[in-house]
Amino acid sequence: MITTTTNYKSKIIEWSQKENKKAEYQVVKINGNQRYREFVVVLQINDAEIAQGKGSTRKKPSKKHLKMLAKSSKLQLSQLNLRQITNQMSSIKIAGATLNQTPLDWKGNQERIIAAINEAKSKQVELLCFPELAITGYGAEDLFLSQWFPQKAVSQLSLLLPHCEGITIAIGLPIRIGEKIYNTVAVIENSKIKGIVAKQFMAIDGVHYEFRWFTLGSPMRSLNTNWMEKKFLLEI
Ligand SMILES: NC(=O)CC[C@H](N)C(=O)O
Repeated sequence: MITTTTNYKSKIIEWSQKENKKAEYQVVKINGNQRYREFVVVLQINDAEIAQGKGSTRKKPSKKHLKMLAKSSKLQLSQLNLRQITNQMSSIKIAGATLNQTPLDWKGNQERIIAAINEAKSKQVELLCFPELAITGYGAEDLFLSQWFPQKAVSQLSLLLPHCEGITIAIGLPIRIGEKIYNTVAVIENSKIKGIVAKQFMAIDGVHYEFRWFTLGSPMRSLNTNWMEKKFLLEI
């Protein structure tokens, strides 16, 4: 699955800077009540209101704005101008990889991950997302509770670093810190670990019983990875 996303608001800002025009968004009205709020936002170019939009956040109406901006005769936007804006839109190519991982098949698991990274690179993917616990396989059961198994997962993660030049990946692995084990996603960007975040909402329905092994992560918290760098130095 490959998909492309666009931030229209920043595109309008970029366009206006290039054209040397002042672009401003202003919230002119807030409708609704405490549970649902609707923001009415106007886009002004050189102090003239050229488009208005409504949305549930202050940012939402911007896609509409761009369309209205394109249509606006006040700006005399030619097709060419619109095309220029479109061409300049920052986009990111994202892919998801699902792999047939098997607990304890360290070599096979690693090979499948590396093959997916290489395939993504060949397709100019910028962000490749793997499933949770992709490094070990999801169904490792009480091996997650051991000392050695999450440690091995970390060393497998470190072996992926050289394969991540020129790409960003998000990949799941268990991490033990003291007595606690976390079900985490590590983000590697251009061969560097940028952060590791632990799952906050455990699966405990049906066949899932993640509370047996994992401690909940805190919202908006990245695990401190200093300990990890030291570990890598020892292991590599
Ligand atoms: N509910 C979840 O968090 C999903 C658990 C597990 N990854 C599954 O797909 O079965």
